[in-house]
Amino acid sequence: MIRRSDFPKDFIFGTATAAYQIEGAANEDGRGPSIWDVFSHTPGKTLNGDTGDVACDHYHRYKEDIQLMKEIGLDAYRFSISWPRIMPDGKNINQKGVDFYNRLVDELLKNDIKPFVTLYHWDLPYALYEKGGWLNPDIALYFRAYATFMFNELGDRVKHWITLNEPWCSSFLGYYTGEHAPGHQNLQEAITAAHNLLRAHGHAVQAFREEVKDGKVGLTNVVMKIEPGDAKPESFLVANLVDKFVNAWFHDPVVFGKYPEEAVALYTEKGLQVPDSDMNIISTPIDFFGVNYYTRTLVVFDMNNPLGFSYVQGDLPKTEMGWEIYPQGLFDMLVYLKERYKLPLYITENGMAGPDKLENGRVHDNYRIEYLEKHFEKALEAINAGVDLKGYFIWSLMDNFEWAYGYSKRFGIIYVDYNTQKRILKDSALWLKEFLKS
Ligand SMILES: OC[C@@H]1[C@@H](O)[C@H](O)[C@@H](O)c2nc(CNc3ccccc3)cn21
Repeated sequence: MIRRSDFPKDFIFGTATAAYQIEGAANEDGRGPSIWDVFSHTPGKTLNGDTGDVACDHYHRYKEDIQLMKEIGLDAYRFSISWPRIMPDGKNINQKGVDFYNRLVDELLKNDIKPFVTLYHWDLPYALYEKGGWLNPDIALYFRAYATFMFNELGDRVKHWITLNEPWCSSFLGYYTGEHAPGHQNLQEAITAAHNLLRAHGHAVQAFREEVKDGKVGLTNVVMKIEPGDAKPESFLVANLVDKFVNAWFHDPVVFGKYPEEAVALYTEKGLQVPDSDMNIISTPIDFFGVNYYTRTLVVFDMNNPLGFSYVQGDLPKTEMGWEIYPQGLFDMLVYLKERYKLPLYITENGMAGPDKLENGRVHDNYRIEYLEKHFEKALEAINAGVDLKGYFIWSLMDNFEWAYGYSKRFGIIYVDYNTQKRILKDSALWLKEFLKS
């Protein structure tokens, strides 16, 4: 049975959330609309028309939530700042929004919980979207101004920062598949948005070096283990290629200053423009990569698909998201990232959506305990294989707004009864509390 003491002494365990998914108070204290406010209020975009208007009401209940983190014994807490709460019009400061994050950070520190702050977790101020959003090259400078302001405001107390959460999602789910805000479906736009997201990241890192001398800054990407879905040799080739489109596309420029050539070649073959501006800014050195690992993705060679591949379902047990439970993929990707980029790593998200049922005031989510144990074991295996893994944040602290799935998917170790906003520690939280003492 894995124990906390098996991990390095300074290894940190935490949980992660994001502003739009938990805060609520969408129109309170001067907050402006984000692209997710508009998207979720657009009929048909989210399950049951769910929105983040109220969510977990964390904006008002943050002290209670921090007491629960303390009760569980967490070392750290990863949360994101709502850009439209800070700059409702994308430029001018909303002091009441700033005050909230000062209160939140002070309350965490008072309870010996280390804040890890994500500057952007998908909630772009709508006012900036109206100026072109991630398609407008100027967005990188708007982001730099926002980042600089937050570094100045919180940098004396917050020493661990993540510029962007999963630029792959913001660009390819937001601009190609259209599943996420702003719901565009244009591959060229997705490539352009991805580049401007990386430029914004680079500008923020440059600002960080000027503003927070004793801090650490990194980028969090979704990291998927891409494997062939059948035994055909072409499917092995396709798996390697998809890995370049999804994983390397957002890691290589940040470390090597260039996109993976195979993927660039395929895009240009299709007549798409791949930008190459500001690679020197994009590759401003960072201190760590954040790894959001959940599952593997199986692909097969498919001539009928414009990009030559299609996704296939695996036969391993799956979570409520339909994602296979595949802890080995975590080990594989941690080792892969270490060997390719030679940077320290944090698991900034790992967790599962489960069929969580409230029974006599309890949630017996043994499946989530097993999921976490197996992934903890693989993380420890990676450390023992030489990976400089420094921490592990469980997604998520509490059930919350799961984007297009609304409130139908529960990832929390704490159950939220949305009718009463009551929080109930699931068995996984009770297990974690004991694990953290072991
Ligand atoms: O879906 C669970 C979480 C989500 O709530 C977080 O806001 C986001 O950071 C997040 N990223 C992933 C992994 N991304 C992913 C995207 C498409 C398909 C499979 C995984 C999962 N999650």
